[in-house]
Amino acid sequence: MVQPQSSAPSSRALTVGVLGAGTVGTQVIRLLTEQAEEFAARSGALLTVTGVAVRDVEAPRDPAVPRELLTDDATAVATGNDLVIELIGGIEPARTLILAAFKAGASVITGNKALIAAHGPELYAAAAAAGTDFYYEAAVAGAIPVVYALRESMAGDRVTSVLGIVNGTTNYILDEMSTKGLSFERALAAAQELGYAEADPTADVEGLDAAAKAAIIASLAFHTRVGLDDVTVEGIREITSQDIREAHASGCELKLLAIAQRCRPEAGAAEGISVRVHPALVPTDHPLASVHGAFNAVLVEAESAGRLMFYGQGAGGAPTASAVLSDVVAAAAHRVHGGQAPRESTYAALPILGPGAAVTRYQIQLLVDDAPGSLAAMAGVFADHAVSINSVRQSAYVSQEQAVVTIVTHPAPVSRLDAAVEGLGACERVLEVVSIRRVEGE
Ligand SMILES: NC(=O)C1=CN([C@@H]2O[C@H](COP(=O)(O)OP(=O)(O)OC[C@H]3O[C@@H](n4cnc5c(N)ncnc54)[C@H](O)[C@@H]3O)[C@@H](O)[C@H]2O)C=CC1
Ligand SMILES: N[C@@H](CC=O)C(=O)O
Ligand code: NA
Repeated sequence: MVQPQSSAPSSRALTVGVLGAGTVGTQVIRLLTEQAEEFAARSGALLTVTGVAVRDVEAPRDPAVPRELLTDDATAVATGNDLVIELIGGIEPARTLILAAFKAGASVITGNKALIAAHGPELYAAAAAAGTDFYYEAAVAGAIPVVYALRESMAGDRVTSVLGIVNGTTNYILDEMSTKGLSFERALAAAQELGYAEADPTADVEGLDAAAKAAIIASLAFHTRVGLDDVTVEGIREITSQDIREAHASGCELKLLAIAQRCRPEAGAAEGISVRVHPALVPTDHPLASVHGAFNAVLVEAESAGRLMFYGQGAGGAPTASAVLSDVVAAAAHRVHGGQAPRESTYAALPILGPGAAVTRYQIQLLVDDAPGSLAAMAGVFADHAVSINSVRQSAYVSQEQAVVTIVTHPAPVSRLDAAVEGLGACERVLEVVSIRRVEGE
């Protein structure tokens, strides 16, 4: 007969130190306190926060953070606990504190994508040397369990591409511009107010936050070390309301995308990986086009599983705390019952290809002579560079002799697309290359 599971309270106790009590840290401390019994039941140990490292113990803060736990001695918190949760952000002193925590035998949980993209291998090595866990679910796409999915759920498959919206702040800005006609500046200020943006929002706006996440995603998906420097990055600083209106006119939304894909620069060439972050047109009927506000979505393509889609809140205190606490429970359970988090997996060591190898589609707007033969001349340029055309639209008449033509290509390597654009620039019938946008999402 099957016996019911014992519901006896755990006899184990583990101490928890929290570094940083900002947007996320505050929510983590609140939930750890409010739901202490549930966390004990789930992990097998009573989790007690013994210290919260802050910069200024006197600063006013949310009452969820008990004042008696505050200290400005971050090293003591990092080295004096079983579990250490790093929510300071940035490279230093976060890196030094995490390394000290591992050396002191702690398991470490962080949401610090900037640090992982810059020093992931060092942190993994420190965890392995200490025989403890290194967890970072909050570092990619906030509450969405995409790190778990790539690190553990997809371990039985071969991922071919990951395409996603992984920065809440920029998605919020673009969405506010698209749906409410807000200016870039007003939308950014609102994102900061709502706790979505990084301490320095330049990281969001310039695409660096998404690039750090893309590096983490690619490392996990392709079992290859990928750092921030391996990611081709373009942010949304230059996007204007006019760009958004033009996207709508093309039946698309403009989104900041993170893309990691296996590809071959040319048929027969060795396989490598391309990792990039840039704004792109996404057709309105594509699932990513309807990701609003600070929500994130990640599409994973794998050889056996096919397409998987993950969607949820990518930023904000409570959603991110949810991801942090899932790691806390896992790390605590390992300390009670044994077992460990996955170690770094880089066996594939695939080459990282340059930006020219990325496969994408271009939407090219051209100011052309509105005369017989112009279309044929342009089509010839595409053919010369082995780029196939998907659609051609005469989108505006500038005068009786001039028109704007919008051409969307089929997927091709960026090197060939760029060569075609150069060829168009030199074509007699083309008066001006007005704009080039990438189009993603079939
Ligand atoms: N806010 C969000 O939506 C998300 C944030 N994250 C990550 O979580 C981490 C924390 O983010 P937030 O809570 O939003 O940042 P935050 O800026 O609100 O909080 C960080 C806190 O750390 C404190 N701090 C800085 N240096 C310190 C030091 N040396 N000692 C002690 N405290 C120090 C700051 O005073 C601040 O209160 C970052 O790595 C961020 O990238 C990850 C996912 C989502
Ligand atoms: N600033 C980040 C926070 C979560 O990672 C974002 O906007 O996505
Ligand atoms: Na996540």
